[in-house]
Amino acid sequence: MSSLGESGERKTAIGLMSGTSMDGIDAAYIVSDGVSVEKIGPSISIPMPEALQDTIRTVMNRATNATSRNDPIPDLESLSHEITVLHAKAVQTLLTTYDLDPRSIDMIGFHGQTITHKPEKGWTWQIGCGQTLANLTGIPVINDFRSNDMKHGGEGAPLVPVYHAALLKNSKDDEKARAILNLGGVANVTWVKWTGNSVDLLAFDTGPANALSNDWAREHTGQRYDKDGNLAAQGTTHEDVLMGLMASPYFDEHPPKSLDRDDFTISSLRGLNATDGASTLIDFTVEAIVSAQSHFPESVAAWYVCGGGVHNRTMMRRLRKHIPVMIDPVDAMGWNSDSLEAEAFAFLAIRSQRNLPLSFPETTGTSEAVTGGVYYSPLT
Ligand SMILES: Nc1ncnc2c1ncn2[C@@H]1O[C@H](COP(=O)(O)OP(=O)(O)OP(=O)(O)O)[C@@H](O)[C@H]1O
Ligand SMILES: CC(=O)N[C@H]1[C@@H]2OC[C@@H](O2)[C@@H](O)[C@@H]1O[C@H](C)C(=O)O
Repeated sequence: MSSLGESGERKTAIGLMSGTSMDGIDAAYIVSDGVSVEKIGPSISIPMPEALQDTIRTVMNRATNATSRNDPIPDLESLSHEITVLHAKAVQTLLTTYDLDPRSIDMIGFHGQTITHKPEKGWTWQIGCGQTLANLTGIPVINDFRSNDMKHGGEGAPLVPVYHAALLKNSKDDEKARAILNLGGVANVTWVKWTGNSVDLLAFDTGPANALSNDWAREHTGQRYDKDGNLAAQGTTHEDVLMGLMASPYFDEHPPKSLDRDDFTISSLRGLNATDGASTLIDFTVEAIVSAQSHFPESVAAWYVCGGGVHNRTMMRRLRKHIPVMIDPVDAMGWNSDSLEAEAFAFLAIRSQRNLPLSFPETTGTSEAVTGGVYYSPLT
């Protein structure tokens, strides 16, 4: 790849992300032309009610076991509607909290909730209705960011790399290779190297980030996640179990590559006590990230980390122990680790409206650089 595109008219957009952790909906405001980022934030997050999380989990299992997108999935329509209404609430909360005029927002980038992701079948599924969200907010909506990618032979994920590249342009250490790591439910990394106005990228999902630890914590402590990694910090990693998890052929596969939330499970940890299981899972996340470096075209000068895993002290400590270069939360660069993915979907919406590419052979494996997203204008 070379440049991110020519500069253009700047737009204001709100990005909405409800990720694989299912813990809440993030909404972030940005001003950008889809090439460079003029203003980041404000942003908010609203929690996903427990009952809704349970329904998502049920529908996720049904969708994962479905044989095609045409299989009838009980509760899918009502869940999709409920998720859309909650996203409208997230937009409203952002607007009212920061006294923003909805008429000043050009568009919303709406990721939706992934219920299954099967790149090997050319199939990825995000639920939520773009038209309903446009009608509820009165703001144009762009959603369905991943379908066109898959139509062009891509993995459908990760899509945030182009935003990572835009953020790193004009930052300090401009011309060194750097990595941006997202520690959400699943972890994904973008390797970025700018040379003048030309950028080289490589991106892929490295393995689980918090999803398995969350499942483990839920089962063993009743908590939604292992706060600060305290449970894991008290445990001892079982190397045999860790080696078994790392034996998956996924880690040697050359990128581009992507994962579904449940491609790895906690089943091989059965029998471990709560603390040892938690410790082993954190080391699994870390080891997968360490091994991801073998795919980098060249080693990086620094890592910048975003996503909820930034708050897991044990995870960050062990990452720093195993990777010998600087590892900082993206906040050290003046960005926001909690809202960066939502910002990315605002940025992608602006690019979509300008017909600029969202996906590249080096990020998702599309046959060529392609745009994506579907536009909905409010009808009421
Ligand atoms: N204080 C904390 N200590 C430990 N873990 C935390 C803390 N705060 C957040 N997390 C973890 O971060 C997760 C949420 O991360 P994030 O919001 O980035 O995920 P996501 O956007 O749903 O995922 P994805 O990027 O895969 O779509 C929580 O489920 C939890 O596991
Ligand atoms: C299919 C899907 O929703 N994938 C997510 C998930 O969560 C993290 C990782 O797996 C990443 O590949 C992707 O999300 C980010 C936003 C992306 O597309 O860049």
